Amino acid sequence: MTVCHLKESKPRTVAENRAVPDRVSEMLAELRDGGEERALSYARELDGWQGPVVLDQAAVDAAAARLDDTVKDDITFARDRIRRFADAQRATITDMEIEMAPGFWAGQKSIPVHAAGCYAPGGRYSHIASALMTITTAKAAGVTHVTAASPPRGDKGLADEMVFAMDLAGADAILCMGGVQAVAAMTFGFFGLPEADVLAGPGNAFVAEAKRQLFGRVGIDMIAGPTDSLIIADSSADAETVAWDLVGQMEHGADSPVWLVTTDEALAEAVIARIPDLIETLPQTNADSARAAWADRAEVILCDTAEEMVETANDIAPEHLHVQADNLDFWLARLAAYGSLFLGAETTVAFGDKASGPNHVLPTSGAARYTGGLSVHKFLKTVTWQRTTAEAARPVAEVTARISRLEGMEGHARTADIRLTPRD
Ligand SMILES: NC(=O)c1ccc[n+]([C@@H]2O[C@H](COP(=O)([O-])OP(=O)(O)OC[C@H]3O[C@@H](n4cnc5c(N)ncnc54)[C@H](O)[C@@H]3O)[C@@H](O)[C@H]2O)c1
Ligand SMILES: [Zn+2]
Repeated sequence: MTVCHLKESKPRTVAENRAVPDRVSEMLAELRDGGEERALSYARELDGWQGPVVLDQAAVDAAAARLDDTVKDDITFARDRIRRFADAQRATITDMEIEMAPGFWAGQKSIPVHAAGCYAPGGRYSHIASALMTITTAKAAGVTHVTAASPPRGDKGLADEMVFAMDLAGADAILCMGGVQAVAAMTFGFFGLPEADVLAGPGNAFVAEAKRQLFGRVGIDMIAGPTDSLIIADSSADAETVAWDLVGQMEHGADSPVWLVTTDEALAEAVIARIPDLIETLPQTNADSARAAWADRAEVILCDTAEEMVETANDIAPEHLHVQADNLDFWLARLAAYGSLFLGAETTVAFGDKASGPNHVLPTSGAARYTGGLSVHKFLKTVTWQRTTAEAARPVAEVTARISRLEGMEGHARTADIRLTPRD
């Protein structure tokens, strides 16, 4: 390929940073031993929170009563779209059974987990959309008990809109707690909660590491790193729109990568020239994130052909992939590695982030090579069953006995033998 980098990102430091894993494993050990008392003391130390941790119905009702109708309508709009998509996804998953031979039946069914823990990050931004994405999807899958958790925002606890969103999405319990202590509370079942079977939702490095270390004891949706986005643009794209779409996603944080992959050098130069000005129009902390991401984590890649753009995007496997180019069906057919695909300039990644319907909890850091994002599947177990008549069992028993003996497993062979010799 003859791709050329018009702008390159800085290499990430390879020195392995053990600080977060070490800190998290120390915290989890203390939380295992110290239980909910230790969770409460971490909440005090790290988040300055001394108020109630499990919200009661009065607190949930009071939060809703304080909100404007427009806020409630908007959250309801987003929730309804996410639910419609998740319900349609659930409907594609059907149980099956097959007669392997006359009298021998086998089947497969999907069973929702009993309890899920849904984390919504809240340190920097208050991610109400993440609460909607995880809780709504768990409920659409049929999870019996969903605990939702998010860190307190200052001394007021959870934002009213966060509480409203969690409740509307169907949370059975709402925890005002963040970080490792919240992940532990949901996993170990502190505060009278059921122990989670699955943990879902994005979070900072501490949250992601806690989920990683607890995986095995509990199922997890994925290990999420910093959010990333790639735009494919041909000469039909509008430089101002492309520039804004990149800036919008760089607001996530200084470590959020973006890529522009294009066949149009003039477009690339126009976008590169425009981005610094757009960044400066954002509020200061948002601009700081975007400026740092643009300096260190952004790449502009020039390709000769559409096929090269496909290959480049498939290699990068971005979390969000936005195509602003002609012939959208060409791209839908060929692009093969992304968390979620946005086709055409009329849509944008922020639609998916907040309100359009498909889930926004997606694989980052190239994980889209091997997985998709959060879906009802993550809350369902695909299990199998079998049953047979004595007659239909005979050929299976004969083969089972012989294979077992080849393996040296005499006990297994006997369980097959006794089904071949009727006892009375
Ligand atoms: N991929 C996605 O879909 C998606 C969506 C939204 C947000 N995100 C990501 O979620 C993350 C949000 O991070 P955040 O920090 O704002 O909120 P957060 O809720 O993930 O983390 C806040 C918690 O971190 C803990 N913490 C902070 N410093 C600590 C320390 N030194 N030791 C132990 N614990 C500590 C505190 O207990 C606090 O409650 C970002 O990385 C963002 O990119 C991802
Ligand atoms: Zn985003």
